[in-house]
Amino acid sequence: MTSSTHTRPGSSAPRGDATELLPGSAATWRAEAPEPRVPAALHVDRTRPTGERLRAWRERHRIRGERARRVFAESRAPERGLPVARARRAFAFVGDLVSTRKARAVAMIVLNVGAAIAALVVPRLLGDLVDDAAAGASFTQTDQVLVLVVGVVLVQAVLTAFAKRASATLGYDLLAAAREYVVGTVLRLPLGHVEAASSGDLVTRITSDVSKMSTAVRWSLPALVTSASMVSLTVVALLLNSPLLTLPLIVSGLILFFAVRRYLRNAAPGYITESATYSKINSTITETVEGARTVEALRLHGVRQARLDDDTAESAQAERYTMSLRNLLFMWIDLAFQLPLVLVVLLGTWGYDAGVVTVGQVTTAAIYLQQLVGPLDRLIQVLDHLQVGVAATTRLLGVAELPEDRTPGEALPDGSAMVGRDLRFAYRPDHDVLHGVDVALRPGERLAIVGPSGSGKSTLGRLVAGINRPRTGSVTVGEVDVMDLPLPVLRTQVCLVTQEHHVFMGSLRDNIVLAREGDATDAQVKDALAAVDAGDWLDRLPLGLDTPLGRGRTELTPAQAQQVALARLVIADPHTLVLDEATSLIDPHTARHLEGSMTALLSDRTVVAIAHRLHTAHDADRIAVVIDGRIAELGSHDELLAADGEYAHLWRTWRS
Ligand SMILES: Nc1ncnc2c1ncn2[C@@H]1O[C@H](COP(=O)(O)OP(=O)(O)OP(=O)(O)O)[C@@H](O)[C@H]1O
Repeated sequence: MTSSTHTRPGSSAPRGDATELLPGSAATWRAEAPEPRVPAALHVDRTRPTGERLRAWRERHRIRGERARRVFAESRAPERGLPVARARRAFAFVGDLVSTRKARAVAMIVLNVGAAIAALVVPRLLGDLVDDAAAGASFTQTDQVLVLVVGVVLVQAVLTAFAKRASATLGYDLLAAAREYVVGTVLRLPLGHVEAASSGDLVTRITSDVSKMSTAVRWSLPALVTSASMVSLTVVALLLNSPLLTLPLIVSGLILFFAVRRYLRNAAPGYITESATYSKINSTITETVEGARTVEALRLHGVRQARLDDDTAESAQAERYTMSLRNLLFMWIDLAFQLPLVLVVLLGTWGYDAGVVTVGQVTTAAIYLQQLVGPLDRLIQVLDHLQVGVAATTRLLGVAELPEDRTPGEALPDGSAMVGRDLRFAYRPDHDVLHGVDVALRPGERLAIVGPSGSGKSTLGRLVAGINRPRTGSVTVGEVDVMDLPLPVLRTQVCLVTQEHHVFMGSLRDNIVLAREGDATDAQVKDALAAVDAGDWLDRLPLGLDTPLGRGRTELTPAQAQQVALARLVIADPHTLVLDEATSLIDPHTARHLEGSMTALLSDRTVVAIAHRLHTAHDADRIAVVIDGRIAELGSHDELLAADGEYAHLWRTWRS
C-alpha cells in the first residue's frame, strides 16, 4: 500500500489546461507545478540551519496565505468588476442541472453501486476459500467457489463498463447544458458592465474557468458517485466481515477527516485567488497587446514587463499556496493509507490467537483495505478537482449575478418623439459626467452635438440610444422609457453607430442582416450597401454577399467595415439614428461623399450626429453645444453664429 500506486492529478500543466485534470493523465499528484518565477525574497536559503529555515518557511507561508486571502477578498469586491458567486450557488446550479436528468442520474448510481457490490463479493469468497483450505478442504472441493468467483468477476466487468458509459454520457450532457448557460449569460451581459469589467477577467472566465468547470462536471461528478459508493460499500463489507478488523479504519478516518476538512476550508479561497491572478495576467497582456503602439511610442516596455513580472509573481505565490495545501494533504493521506493494513495484520494476529477471527477474515479484511485505497484516493482527488470546479463555477455564476440594467415591459412607443429629461450619468460613483441634461428631438430633424473633447457628447449619445441607463432622469421614445423596451423593439426605434465596428466571422450578408435577425432579402442588403456607397466594392467581390469576412478571410479596410456598419443600420431601419463620429475613419473626401449619399436615406429619420468635423454641424437643423456635461447652447448654425458664443468661437477656430 504505497503512495506510488496512486495516480494523482498534479499541477504539472497550468490549471487552465483541461487535459491536465483528465483521469489517467500521465501527471501524478507528486508532480508539482512548473517552477514559477519567484521573487528572490521567496527562495529558500539552504545554507541556513533547519530551524531557521522552518521559521522562514512558516513566515512565507503566512504571508502567502495573507496575500492570497487579500487577493481573494479583492476579487470578490464588486467594484473590481465582475462578481464571484457564493459556493452554495454553484452546488444549487449543478443540483438544478442534475434534477432535470433524474432518470439518467439514478441509472448511473444504480450501475455504479452494482459494480461496487460485485467487486466486494470476490474478497469475501476468497476469504471463505482460505478458511476452507485451512480447515483441510481439498482443491477439488473448492472448485464451485472458484467458478462463482470467475462469474462474479465477469458480472463486475460488465457492470463497470455500463457504469462508466452512463457516467460519461451524463457528464457530457451536464457539460453541454452548463456551457449553454454560460454562453447565454455572457451574451446578455449589460454593455455598461462589460466595459467596466477588465477584459482579461472576462476572457479568463469564459476560457480557463469554463474549462475547469467542464472537467469538474464531466469527470469529477461521475467519479464522485463511483468512488463514494465504492468507499462506503467497502466499509459496510468490512463491518460485515469482522467489526474488530474494521477498527483500524477509525484511525485513518480520523486522520483523513481532519486533514481533508482543513484542506477544504482553505482550498476554495486559494483556488479563487489563483484564478483571479490568471485574470490579472491576462488583463496585463491584453492591455499591452491592445496598446502596443502607445507602449512603443512612450518606450513603456520596461514598465509593462515589470507589471507582468509583478502579476506573475503574485500568481506564483497563489499557486504555491494551493500547492502547499495539497502537499500537506497528501502527507496525511499517505499516513492514513499505510496505517490500517499494518494495524489489521497486528490485530488479526492477536484475534486469531484469541480465536475471535479466522485467517479467512483477516485475508478478506486485508484485500478490502487494499481495494479501498484506489477509490479513497480517487475520492480525495475528486474533492480537489471539485474545489477547483466549484471555484471556477462561482466565478462563472458571478457573471450571471450582475444586475440587469433594463426591465423590458409590455408598453410600445406611441410615435417617434424622443425626449431626454434631467439626464445625469457617472462612470464612477460621485463623478457625474452629465449634469441634468434636457433634450427633446423633433421627429425627422438632424441634431448635431458638438463640444470639446471629454465634454460628454458620446455619453449623451449612448443614453439617447438606450445603451446605458442614466443615473437620474430618463430617455423616452413615444412616451415609453427606452430602458423598458425589449431589445428587438429598441433596435427598430433607435440605433447607435460608433467608430468601433466589429466585423463578425461570417459572410458579408450575415454581417449586415444580423440587425434584423435574418429576414432581410438579398436585394435589400444590396440596396443598403449601395445606399452607403459600398456598391462598387461589393461588385468587385468574387463571391458577392457570400464573401466570407473576418480574420484570415477577406479583410475589409476600416472604411469598408464602417460602411458595413452603416448598411446594418439601413437594414435595422430605426426612426432615430445616433451617429457617434461614424464617418471619422473615412478620409474627409469620402466622408463628405458618404454623408452626401446618406442624406436621402437619413431624410425620413431623426439623426443625432455627434460631430467630429464642424461641417456636419453646419449641415444640421440644430446644434447642441455640450460643455462640461451640460448643453451650453442650442440652435441653428446661423442662430448660434449670431449669438457669438461658444459655437461661434469653435466655428471661427475651425474655419481658420
Ligand atoms: N468608460 C468610461 N469609464 C470612465 N470614464 C469615462 C468612460 N467613458 C468616458 N469617460 C469619461 O467621461 C467623460 C465624458 O466622456 P465622453 O466620451 O462622453 O466625452 P466626448 O465629449 O464624447 O469626448 P470625445 O470627443 O473625446 O470623444 C470624459 O471625462 C471621459 O474621460
